[in-house]
Amino acid sequence: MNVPGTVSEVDGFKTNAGDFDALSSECCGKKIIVANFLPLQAQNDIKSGRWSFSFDEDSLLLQMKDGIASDTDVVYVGSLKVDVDPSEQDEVSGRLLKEFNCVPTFLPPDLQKYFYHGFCKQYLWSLFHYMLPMFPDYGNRFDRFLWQAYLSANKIFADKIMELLRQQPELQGKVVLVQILNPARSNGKDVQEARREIYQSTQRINDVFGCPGYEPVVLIDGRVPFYEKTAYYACAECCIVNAVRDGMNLVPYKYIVCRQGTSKMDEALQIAAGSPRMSMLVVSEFIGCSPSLSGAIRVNPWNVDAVADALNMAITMPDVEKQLRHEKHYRYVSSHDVAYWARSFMQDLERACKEHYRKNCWGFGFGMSFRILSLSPSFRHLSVGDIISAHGRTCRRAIFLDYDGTVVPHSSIPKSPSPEVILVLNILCRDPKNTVFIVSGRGQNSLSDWFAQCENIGIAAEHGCFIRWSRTSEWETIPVAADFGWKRIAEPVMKLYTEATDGSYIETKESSLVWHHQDAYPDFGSRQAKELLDHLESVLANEPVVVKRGRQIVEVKPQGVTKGLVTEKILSTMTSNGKPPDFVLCIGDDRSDEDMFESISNAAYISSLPVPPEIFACTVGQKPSKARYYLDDTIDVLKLLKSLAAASSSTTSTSHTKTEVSFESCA
Ligand SMILES: O=P(O)(O)OC[C@H]1O[C@H](O[C@H]2O[C@H](CO)[C@@H](O)[C@H](O)[C@H]2O)[C@H](O)[C@@H](O)[C@@H]1O
Repeated sequence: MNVPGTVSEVDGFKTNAGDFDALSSECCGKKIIVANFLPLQAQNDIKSGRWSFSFDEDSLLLQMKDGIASDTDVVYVGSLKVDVDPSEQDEVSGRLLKEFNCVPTFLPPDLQKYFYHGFCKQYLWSLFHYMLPMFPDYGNRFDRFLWQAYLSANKIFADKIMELLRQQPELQGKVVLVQILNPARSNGKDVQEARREIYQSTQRINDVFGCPGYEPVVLIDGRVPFYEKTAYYACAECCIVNAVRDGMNLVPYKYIVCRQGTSKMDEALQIAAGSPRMSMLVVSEFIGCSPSLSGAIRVNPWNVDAVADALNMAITMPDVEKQLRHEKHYRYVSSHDVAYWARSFMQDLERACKEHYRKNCWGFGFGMSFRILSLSPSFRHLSVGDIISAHGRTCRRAIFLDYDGTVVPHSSIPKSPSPEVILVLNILCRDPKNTVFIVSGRGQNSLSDWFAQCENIGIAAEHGCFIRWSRTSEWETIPVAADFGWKRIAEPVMKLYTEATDGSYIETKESSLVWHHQDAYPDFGSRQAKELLDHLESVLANEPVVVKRGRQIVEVKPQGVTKGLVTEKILSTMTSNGKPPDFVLCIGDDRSDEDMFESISNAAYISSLPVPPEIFACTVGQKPSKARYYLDDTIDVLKLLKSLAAASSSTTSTSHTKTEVSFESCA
């Protein structure tokens, strides 16, 4: 049913001849008859090479017209029975539409063969005649290739019909597209090809839809003087800028200003002063000015149908709306002039660089790997002297040490701590004024095995999901969502990346999953890690987890578990046990350790203590960090810890046996 009507009346056969006439007069307009072949005969004159066409008076399709109201515009869509060279197809299309109301589909000869003689005759025909399509020529029962040919042919037909249903007959003769081809800045093969395509499209459109005195597309190829462009902008009811990529194209802004006009222009064009101004913009969503033109119709330039709809909408929009959109754009363009852009750019630049002026900068690397590192001037090496004198002034010390990259080098093959580290930590733990914690992303089992000889050391495993105050105390668990169903989502994704990245592997911990790429090819591994992070973030968006990057790892762990929370918990427990810390040392090398640095420097917590503690947040390696201090590497860390241990050992209360510390013995 292609006309509005009352279904019940038609169903109930209440319509009489009069009703039918009324209906059919409503239906009249355009009828499109689609058939495999057009009702035409074609001949090619061998001498001139020119085609001549005539109606095939015997064609049933042509005779169908007799049953259709005479004032109906009947258009035929179908193929010609002859092959027309592609170079002649545009011209032939124009002629057939004008002279015969026919739209040729021009299927390539092979496609015609496979679609018609192949799929239609071998398969469809058999099926419609209650037979199985079993033809020795085509071997298998079902040949996908023929099916694809059938689809391609149908697509060509459908596109032609859509062209008819859409390039709005009432606008024919009224709308003109002025296409200005600004000179290209280069002269490559692609420029030549684009120009050739534009010329061909222009000619095709003008052949089909033009008539004497009317060219729907006017092509201006070459530089157009400024005053002339101004004139074009001033009289254009709509401006389209639909580049597939662009920087900051100013044409839309210029167009709006030209449509607003000046008193001189009004005078020349005899426009009454104060009369309403209108403009319409169709812009590509991929061009720089697109976000600033809120009244423009934004299009994806690759979507030809959407561009056509947008142009139609722009042209046919009610004047009041065109006026409102113009006013809005004109207000924006007049207030956001070049001076405004320069001013706001300078403000942004100053804001972005505000901190840089206060920082020391170093350049690293060459070429594309050149980087500038800016560090605060107060960021300095943690000197043994400073820490020892603070040690001497304090008696409730909290010491937080990360594991990998802090007390054990990343390059170390045995991952367990050296005997020297164990000895130093034992001495530090023996001092009752010290509370020492290893805070690591590693699991409980590895850490408790490695520190089995350190009776009094505290361990926070898996970023603090599990905490133990000493070897004999129970593990405490931070309450996190008990449902680890997210692992079933994350693991297959990680497996995909593991398969694609040689050398990578997955580590499964109790509360988290880690993808390691330390042994993968470095650049590729890092790129894969970035992609995996995005991928995991999107698939886990609704799960109670966070996805974090660490040193050569991508880790998925429960929300709310951070090393920062560990330090917060331990410091507040010390405070509530009547031992508010007066010395806090925290050393770590990785991103997860930054949470600890932030948490121990938390102003609210510090001000809640009776006396502000001496705080030493220290990163390993000189790099941007929330820490105020740095140590160079794990050797430097051990050196500092040895000095602290020596200081602790010499001040251990008289009730304890004084220990003579000699580190050389276990070096
Ligand atoms: O908090 P940390 O003590 O620094 O531990 C963080 C991660 O340590 C482990 O990964 C690190 O060591 C791996 C093996 O040497 C190495 O491949 C990776 O690049 C390092 O980040 C551990 O496997 C992770 O679970 C921890 O989160």
